[in-house]
Amino acid sequence: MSTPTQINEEYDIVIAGGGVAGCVVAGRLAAADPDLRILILEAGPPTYNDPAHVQPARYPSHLAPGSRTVRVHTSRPSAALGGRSAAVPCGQCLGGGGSVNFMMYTRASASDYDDWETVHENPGWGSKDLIPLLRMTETYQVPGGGPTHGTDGPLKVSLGGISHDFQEPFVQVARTLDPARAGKPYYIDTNDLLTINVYTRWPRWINEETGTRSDVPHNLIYPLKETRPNLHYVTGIHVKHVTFDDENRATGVAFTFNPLFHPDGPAETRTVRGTKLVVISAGSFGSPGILERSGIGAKGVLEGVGVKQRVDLPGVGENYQDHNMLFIPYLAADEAQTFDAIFHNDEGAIDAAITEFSKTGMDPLSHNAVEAGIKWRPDPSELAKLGPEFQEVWDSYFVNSPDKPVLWIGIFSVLVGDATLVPRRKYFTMGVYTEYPVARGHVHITHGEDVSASLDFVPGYLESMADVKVLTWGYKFSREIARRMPHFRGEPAALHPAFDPGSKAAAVQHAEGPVAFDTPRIEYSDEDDRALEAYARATVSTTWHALGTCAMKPRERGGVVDSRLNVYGVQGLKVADLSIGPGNVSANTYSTALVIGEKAAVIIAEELGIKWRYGN
Ligand SMILES: Cc1cc2nc3c(=O)[nH]c(=O)nc-3n(C[C@H](O)[C@H](O)[C@H](O)COP(=O)(O)OP(=O)(O)OC[C@H]3O[C@@H](n4cnc5c(N)ncnc54)[C@H](O)[C@@H]3O)c2cc1C
Repeated sequence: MSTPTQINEEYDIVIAGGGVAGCVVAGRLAAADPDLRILILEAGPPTYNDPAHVQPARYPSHLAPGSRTVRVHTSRPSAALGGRSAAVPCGQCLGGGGSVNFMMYTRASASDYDDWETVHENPGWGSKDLIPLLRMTETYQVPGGGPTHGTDGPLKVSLGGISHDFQEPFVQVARTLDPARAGKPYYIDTNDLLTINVYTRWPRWINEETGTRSDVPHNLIYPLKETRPNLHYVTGIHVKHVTFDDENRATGVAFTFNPLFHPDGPAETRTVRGTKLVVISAGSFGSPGILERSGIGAKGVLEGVGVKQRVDLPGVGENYQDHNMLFIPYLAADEAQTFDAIFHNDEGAIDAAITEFSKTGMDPLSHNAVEAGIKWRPDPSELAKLGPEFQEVWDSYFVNSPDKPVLWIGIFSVLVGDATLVPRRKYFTMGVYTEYPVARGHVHITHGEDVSASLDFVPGYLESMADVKVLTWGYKFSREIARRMPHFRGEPAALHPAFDPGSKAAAVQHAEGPVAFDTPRIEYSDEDDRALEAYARATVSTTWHALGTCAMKPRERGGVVDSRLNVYGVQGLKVADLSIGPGNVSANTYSTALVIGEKAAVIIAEELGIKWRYGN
């Protein structure tokens, strides 16, 4: 493998962006064909054996102010967000989001991928085609894994090293409160692509044998150091645009050194050739930008930044999707085991954890504080309460897909929220996210040359009332679970809706313990509902699941790539990352980014005539 800035003139395959999917493509192809010369150009730094990437519980450091392992994209201010801008951090390092993420192991519904195949007209992308690839990616170390799970893949999935005081109690409380969804075993698998509506513990992308994060570089790239000298990765590189010959065939990329990581690097733009293929894999924010700087996109966008149009492809940068998330914190008992000290950089707690980690490779750093949850789908009476705005969405999207949940609801054994607004103590947090938000957004470049320039970004969060209704329902529903949790000690008013102090819904700031199970559910007046909606608009957050901005669908329907991942209108150029997702998935998106990488590797291997046995 190359040293950080040594780049040859030519490779067989140049991969622009070394995130999840890019590293899967590179690692799989390099392993399959030792003669294939592959170059990954990645904007961020390397990650090899860096504790911030390897030790799971250190992940909040990537989101701290000043972090260089994520790039934060700030949206236009939006009335739907109470006038504020949304900030969406994306992974910026070798491994991309997979090396900084929360490691929640969640898989899509089978019908999500089946929709990719049928609704969006992509043969070969249905669940029956992707399940063998999902299996190939993972080793499922959780007891009781069914046939959709892998047994010998490179990325390990486990329950992590420690179970905190919120995992079993959440499941027990929720099942007692909601008996209609109880009756299934506590350890039931809700990540088999079909099972939903069960409260259960939540697995993690953590190797239970080593206690380390299951990211792609440490499992598919770094291990090839000795055996695959033809696999090169170079970090701290901004890919500006793709280069083409006269027949619109991609010949390579033009790049600059990212000044953040090479402050003394050369300023001029350089090029490198990819003689067989160029693969753009820069994520849902980066990939449309590379296409637009290459002259592939909507006329108006390109004219606005002075880029000459090569291909008229108005779908580039459109169709932006994410999940909309609320984090709702609660006070926890002093004796509860939580991650607050570690997450908020209490040196004593971290030192103790590191000592433990170095001795055992496990507790308590081999955990992500995401304890348990449910992929929640309403019954008829709940559906009625979600109101007419959502009913329309239900009728058109959900009703015939019984594997599609509407919300994810779960529990974190830590404060997730603005720590400056509340005292230092122990917390737990309920998280709720909308699985298929209705509203769409976009991301476009604002500068024709400068890769660091901010983007024209509209996330679409809460622009549809149906999305507001679902999310605010999630607040109410999860609050009933939270206040019955054994370690519940109150509701920090600063991080809850501004209900009138005289309202029945007003935050209970301090409690001696949980409320009794038969306590009536909180009633919300119209005024309370308005306060709750304002809260949702003021606090709704990204779930870090950006998707869809180079959608794989027919060109005439706004598609950017075909089902072989080829960019329309040119040759020798593919996009392979989460940006190709034509429709949303009911899951945290690492698993889907991985399977896109796997599928891309299969397609490329087929086209290059590389013999490779895949699928277990
Ligand atoms: C903070 C955070 C928490 C998350 N938590 C979870 C979770 O718990 N579970 C889960 O399933 N999913 C989670 N995700 C989502 C998951 O990690 C992403 O969906 C996944 O990383 C997307 O993969 P990708 O290959 O599409 O892009 P990425 O992994 O984002 O990779 C794109 C890469 O391209 C690089 N790049 C961009 N532009 C350029 C350019 N011009 N030149 C060179 N390189 C460029 C970027 O630096 C990046 O490394 C999280 C993501 C984040 C950011």
